[in-house]
Amino acid sequence: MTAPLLMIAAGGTGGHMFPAQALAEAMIARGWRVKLSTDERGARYAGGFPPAVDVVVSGSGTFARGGAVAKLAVPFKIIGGILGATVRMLSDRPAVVVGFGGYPTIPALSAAFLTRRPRMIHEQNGVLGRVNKLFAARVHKIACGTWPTALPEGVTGEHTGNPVRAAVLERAGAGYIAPGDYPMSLVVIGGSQGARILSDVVPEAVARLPEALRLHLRVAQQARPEDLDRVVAAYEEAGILAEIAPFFADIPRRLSEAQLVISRSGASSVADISVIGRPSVLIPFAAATDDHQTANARGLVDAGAAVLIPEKALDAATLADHMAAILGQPQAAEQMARNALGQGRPDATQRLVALVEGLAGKG
Ligand SMILES: CC(=O)N[C@H]1[C@@H](OP(=O)(O)OP(=O)(O)OC[C@H]2O[C@@H](n3ccc(=O)[nH]c3=O)[C@H](O)[C@@H]2O)O[C@H](CO)[C@@H](O)[C@@H]1O
Repeated sequence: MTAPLLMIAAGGTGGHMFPAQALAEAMIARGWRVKLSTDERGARYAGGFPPAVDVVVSGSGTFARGGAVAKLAVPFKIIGGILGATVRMLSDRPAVVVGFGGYPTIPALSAAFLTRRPRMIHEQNGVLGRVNKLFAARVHKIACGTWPTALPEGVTGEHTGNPVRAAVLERAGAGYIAPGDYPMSLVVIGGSQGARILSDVVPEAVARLPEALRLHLRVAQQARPEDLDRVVAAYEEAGILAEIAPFFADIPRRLSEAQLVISRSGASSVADISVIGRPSVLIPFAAATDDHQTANARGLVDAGAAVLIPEKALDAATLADHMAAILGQPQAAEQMARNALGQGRPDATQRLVALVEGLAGKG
């Protein structure tokens, strides 16, 4: 008997591809066959998937770009993509189809709908992306990476969480982990690209902290390459021990030792902070589509694990007040960390596996 087939469809960004990869690895390990349907951009991430995964690349995924002629061709490309996916699905019927968001998931999810295959979507952010919104009422399950997620009326979702890296899981204790032995350590991260606003505001906010806190503080701050020098200079001038880098490869360790984290609320940052369990000040990226970073922060804020400062309200004095309140009250900070753990889903991948296996055989 041939092994059951899981068809994974995902658009070409890390946000969509990394959770897709985590599920692919787990299902291959469970003896399933896995096909990945993506576009040319997504194919660049395919090398990270297990070699056993069969990669189907259709289209460039750049529907929205190009001139008038290219735009006229879009409906035909989509229809062609759906027909191709339907033919493939009829010749090798997937037991389950899972979409992780992005335009390249349209053909596979449409074909799954037409051929009545069991199907689900995973949404990483607290607001459904465009394509996931289109399919929300036409799938059997909606797995949510962050919680709560805004869903259309009459549609329910399950909080599976976003799969986190193995290095994050290694740092996550069985429960609350005490911060490292340095008196106070602050970690500042701005997502995968860094965030200029944090370079503008955080050093000044740190310099404004009461001396009793400032003298014991050690900072690790991610800054964009073009901002590195001025951030280093600002901390030096304020006499604060600080490590500044465009990207810290060992952020899981640093998070696990931090008394406080200041961060954007990208889906993976929120997942990492929750799974490791740390108090945080979150500053959502205001220009994110449908303000999804504010939605991503909501769960931690409502749980009493994080303070949210909207970008337009962010200044050094406001940030310094929040930092002083958390750093100056270790017991309250510990409670925030424990509240964050309540939002964490270290078993996100297993939860996705359980949903897939629950759907299998229902087609
Ligand atoms: C600016 C923007 O549009 N960002 C989007 C992008 O997130 P983006 O990829 O920018 O940010 P995420 O928070 O999702 O991921 C960042 C990851 O990098 C890690 N990290 C960060 C700094 C560092 O020095 N070292 C390090 O390892 C973090 O711990 C985290 O795991 O896709 C996400 C998923 O759709 C969205 O939620 C975000 O809104």
